[in-house]
Amino acid sequence: MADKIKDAKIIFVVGGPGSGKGTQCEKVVEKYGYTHLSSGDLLRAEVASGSERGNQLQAIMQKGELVPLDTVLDMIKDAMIAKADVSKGYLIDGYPREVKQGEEFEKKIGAPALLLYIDAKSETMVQRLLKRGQTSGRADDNEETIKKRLDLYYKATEPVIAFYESRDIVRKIDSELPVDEVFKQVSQAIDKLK
Ligand SMILES: Nc1ncnc2c1ncn2[C@H]1C[C@H](O)[C@@H](COP(=O)(O)OP(=O)(O)O)O1
Ligand SMILES: [Mg+2]
Repeated sequence: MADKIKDAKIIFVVGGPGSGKGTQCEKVVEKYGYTHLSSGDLLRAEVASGSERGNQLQAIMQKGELVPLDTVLDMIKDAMIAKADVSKGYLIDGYPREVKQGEEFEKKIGAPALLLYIDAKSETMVQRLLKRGQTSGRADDNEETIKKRLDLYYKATEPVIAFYESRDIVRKIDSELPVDEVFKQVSQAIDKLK
């Protein structure tokens, strides 16, 4: 099954909450025809669909527990296979959240060709999330939850970047700049892949 996606380029998009991952991924989809898979969006969509898996996820989330690693990974893999015939590549946005998730992804799916490290200051991320929260309808875009998400990002996700730096596939993107300036850097990194 995973053979189908073996030849497609896989890009991990890593950065703090509100750093601009989703914004940049949308632009990459437009310009390069990559498939954008946001693990958070996949989870929220599954819950909203009312499927059996969605109901299980909701039950876990309602208890305040973490969604099991395998569940998120299976959802990403299913979504990748569903797009295998039309996809030039995949943007994996918001995953891996921790080094272990990266290792499991590689075992079950494949190795990333590039890691885009979308870097913004924590004050910038907080400001952007509070602004997004005014319209996003996301339950986690509030001040208290934002702080927890940032703490978790620095503790669990930043080590992911160090882990892949040793392989020389990390490109650090300055996401303090306006969206189009950020996208120029992203484009340069992707163009080098060919
Ligand atoms: N370079 C930039 N300059 C200003 N605002 C930006 C920006 N990139 C993203 N934003 C805005 C759009 C959103 O309202 C908010 C969070 O962006 P996002 O793409 O949803 O982040 P993420 O997916 O990393 O959580 O910040
Ligand atoms: Mg996002």
